[in-house]
Amino acid sequence: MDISLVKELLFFSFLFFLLHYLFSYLFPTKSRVLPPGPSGYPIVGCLPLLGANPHDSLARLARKYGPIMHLKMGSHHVIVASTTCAARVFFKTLDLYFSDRPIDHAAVRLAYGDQDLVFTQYSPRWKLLRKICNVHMLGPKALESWSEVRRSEMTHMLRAMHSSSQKGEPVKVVEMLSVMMANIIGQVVVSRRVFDGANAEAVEFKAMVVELFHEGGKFNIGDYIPLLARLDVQGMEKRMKALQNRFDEMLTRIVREHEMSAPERKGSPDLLDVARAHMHEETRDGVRLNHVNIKALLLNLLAAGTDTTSITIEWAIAELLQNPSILKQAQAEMDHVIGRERRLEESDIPNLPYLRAICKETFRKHPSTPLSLPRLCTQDCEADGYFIPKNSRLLLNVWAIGRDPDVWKKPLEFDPERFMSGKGATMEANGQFELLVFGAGRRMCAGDRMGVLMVEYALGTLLHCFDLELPKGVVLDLDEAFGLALPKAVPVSAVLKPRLAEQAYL
Ligand code: HEM
Repeated sequence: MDISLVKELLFFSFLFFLLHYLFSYLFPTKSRVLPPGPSGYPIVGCLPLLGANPHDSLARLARKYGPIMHLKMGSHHVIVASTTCAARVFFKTLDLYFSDRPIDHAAVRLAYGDQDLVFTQYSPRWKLLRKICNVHMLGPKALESWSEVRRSEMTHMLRAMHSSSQKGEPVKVVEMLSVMMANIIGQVVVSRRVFDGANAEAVEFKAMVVELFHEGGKFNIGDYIPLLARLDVQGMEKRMKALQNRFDEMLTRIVREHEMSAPERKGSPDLLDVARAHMHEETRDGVRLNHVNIKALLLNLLAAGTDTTSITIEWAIAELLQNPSILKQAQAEMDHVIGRERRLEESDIPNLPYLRAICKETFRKHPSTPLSLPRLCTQDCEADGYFIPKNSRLLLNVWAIGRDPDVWKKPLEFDPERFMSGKGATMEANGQFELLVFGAGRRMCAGDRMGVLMVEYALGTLLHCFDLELPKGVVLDLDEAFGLALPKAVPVSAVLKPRLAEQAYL
């Protein structure tokens, strides 16, 4: 080919690309326009706008900038979805592009990097881990198969509560609920109660999970401004490292003991036995699990299942202590359906619509993970006409969605009646875009059924079994303490008074 022709071709190609670039820079089409959002400050971007309660600050900003909002935080693009419609765009239409999670320092320290189920990329390993959990613990059939474990752990907790009530001692409700949840999960996953009563180890575990959620939910400047990561200006890296070591020690011990007792379970493997079998055989997709995956899975289940559920029940109790007429109505419903000679069984729950409405109202007003878990965008895409760059982080403001005045009348009021008739009566806490407390799409909570069931079962049992009162001189507040989970800033301590026949507590 003629050399001058080649030169001309190269020149015109270069000119074409240059003009195209300049044109799209100067006159962006709507599809290259980022969603609206605050401009923020140099280098740190919008990080200082988050304040102590990022879910609340982001909800306020969304009122100004809209349901799909863009914030530059350090070097990252962050997209926040704050309404039901915005959530549908990301978790229905675009879910596949948002099925990964960012691997921040918290994931590295507190979830063994991406070696676990919660933070691993959407991959064959994720599919395998999720399948194991579904088939052996969290799917509808599996859940049904270990109802007796839940019943016996409920008995353990009730006995301890009954004994405190006889002495007139106030009970730290959330602590006891967390121990019960950890023991239920322990029995299904490693065939043993992991804590024997509210002993020192159980109290330490509870404190560790609280810290995990607290640190895990904070915005770590080092994640957003990599140059500052080494300086660890918030001291988070140091605290997370220490916590990681404490968890690792505990998990290593549990896994070692589990391995040693394997011969006792021949013929009836538990969830960890099934997972460990995948250390020796590869799946068709070429996945083989290792020791770290096993510990990480155990940590995921113990951490994700305990605090989320107990925090929700604690919020329900706090709201009911503030609204005694609602508490009385729930107790009247249970007295009518169950009577006072026996306690609530899981099979009673479908006949207790008011109790279920209280649980849904609590999920709405007090979602235990206010910003859900972050997702990562795996390719450039368009959402509602806006450009979303690859590697953007997506936050779902579940807290704002539950308090959206366009969807909920008087959203700040705790009113279970909204779930007793009309559309509300058919709504479920999982799988509903108006609530979204368990997230949505492929990475939706793996334990949603168990979460709903345990909140209904444990809250119903507590309210039916006891009258609850605040200890003398204690004033209830409804302040929140932000983290990955949103507990009450001050845990509820309540004095319990038995209201059922003696045999109901045995
Ligand atoms: C009230 C109870 C619970 C709430 C509110 C809750 C909430 C959530 C949320 C918001 C997510 C992120 C979903 C998303 O990205 O779309 C999640 C993920 C997850 N949850 Fe739950 N959860 C609860 C109970 C449980 C329980 C009981 C378990 C298991 C024992 C569990 C295991 C998990 C796991 C494994 C994931 C990660 C799923 C994945 O990435 O594929 N959760 N949960």
